[in-house]
Amino acid sequence: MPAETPRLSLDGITRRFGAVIANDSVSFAIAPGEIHALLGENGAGKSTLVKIIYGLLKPDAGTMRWDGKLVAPSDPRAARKLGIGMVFQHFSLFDAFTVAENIALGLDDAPDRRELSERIASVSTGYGLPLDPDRLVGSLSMGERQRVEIVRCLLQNPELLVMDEPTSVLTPQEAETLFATLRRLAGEGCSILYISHKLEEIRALCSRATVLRAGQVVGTCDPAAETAKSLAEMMIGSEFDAPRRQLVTTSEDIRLTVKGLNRPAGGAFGVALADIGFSVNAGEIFGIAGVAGNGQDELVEALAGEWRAPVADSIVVDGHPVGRLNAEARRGRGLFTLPEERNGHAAVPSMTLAFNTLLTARRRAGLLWNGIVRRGNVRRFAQEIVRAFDVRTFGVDVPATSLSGGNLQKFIVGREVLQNPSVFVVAQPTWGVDAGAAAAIHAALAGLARGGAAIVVVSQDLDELMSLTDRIAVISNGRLSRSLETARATVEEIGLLMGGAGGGARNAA
Ligand SMILES: Nc1ncnc2c1ncn2[C@@H]1O[C@H](COP(=O)(O)OP(=O)(O)OP(=O)(O)O)[C@@H](O)[C@H]1O
Repeated sequence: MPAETPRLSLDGITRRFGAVIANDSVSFAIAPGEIHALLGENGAGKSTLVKIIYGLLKPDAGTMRWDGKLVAPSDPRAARKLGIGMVFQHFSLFDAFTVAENIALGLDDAPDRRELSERIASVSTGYGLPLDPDRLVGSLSMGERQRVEIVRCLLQNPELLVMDEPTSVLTPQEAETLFATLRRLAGEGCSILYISHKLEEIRALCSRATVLRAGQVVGTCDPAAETAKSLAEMMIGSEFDAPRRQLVTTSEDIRLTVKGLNRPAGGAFGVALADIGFSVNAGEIFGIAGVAGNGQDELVEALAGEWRAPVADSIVVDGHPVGRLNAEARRGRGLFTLPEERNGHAAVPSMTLAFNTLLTARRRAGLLWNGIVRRGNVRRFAQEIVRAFDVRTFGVDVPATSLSGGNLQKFIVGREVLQNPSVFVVAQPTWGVDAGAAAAIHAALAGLARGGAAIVVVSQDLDELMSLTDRIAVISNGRLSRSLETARATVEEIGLLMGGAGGGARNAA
């Protein structure tokens, strides 16, 4: 029987960035109706490859065939015309526009408003992704925003849908709904190229996987026939043991207390914080779960000192009220925070890695002398982070933007951890980070806790919180639930609180 013509096949795709070969003669094919995973460590070349497929980057060599015919999409519009849809990790939606207006902006030939609204309603309900075309995007949850992006793609009848880490913004229940939609699409013949670092998810969803390592294809497999461990080993090319956190006896010394923290909503789509309270002991890792957009950013800003609380003792570190202090003074007290957004907030993309250390470490790591930057110290500190956190980079004088997302994440987490904070609040510490690097970051956080620090991890990744924390609370609509002992909590229980089932959530102990 002749083999079916692949929907998409790549042959010898090569793409360089200076001395880096991001894709090195990559060949693989996706059949119609196949859900195909693209796996690889941070920096393995996944994003580069999908950008080539979607016409955002041009390959230096190699060819691409669509239904057997040679194609070379010159831009995303040309890719969409072929039938390629892409849902990015970071959405490109306007808060102040409605769902229908946002979708119209992204369509190459949008029908009139009424017809569009009807088509949105019918496609979204037909695929189990209900959306109200007239709702303002700013009022939608992250899961609903992702639906907007998916529906936008579906309206163009894609034959290949590329999804880059789609579940990182979803509750476990929302992820299940998404999988049902993707399976259904595949059943109708749409091919799906799926990028994720969540290996269990890939085992459940994908029928084939192509594994990239350092830009090259190192294997293809049936993920269901592998284990998460064997998939991770294919990616890194050596044995992988996910470390389990050693439970430490946390002491009774309270290092961080947050009490009665209220904050009005900033802007039409901001979330007000309502009477947030929790405390974290020395040696303890406290997790704050929740779907993005439920007040996490507002809480992290309030803890960081980017927004100052009206009442000084609503935030207390080692017995000192810090609520009125600015960010620098709080660092002086040992309270360190790392926001979720690395580009432009936790790091300046155009600055070198070395100079990115100055953002937060100028005092504690001795990088200034009488206001003058000590360049030697700056480079040495950056090199120490690169070594300790296995950051894959060509030195510390390259711009931060040249690192893959996961490697930049390792760098900024390392920058904070090496300053030895007493209280460390970190948002999404392993966002976009591969299994090996995630294990290294978790080990570093556990190490800090063992040394007596109090750690707060704000994350949407429940697996991460379940394996890393001692206690978990859920933030929903600006309120924090009571805290649960992680060892006794179930994913379902927390997932339901994340979806807002907590209703009038109570404050954590
Ligand atoms: N614009 C760029 N300039 C220089 N180097 C780049 C650029 N984009 C990517 N690279 C390099 O190409 C390699 C592949 O990066 P890519 O982003 O494709 O990896 P990835 O597998 O998607 O990683 P991650 O899982 O961390 O997102 C990395 O070494 C990265 O540093």
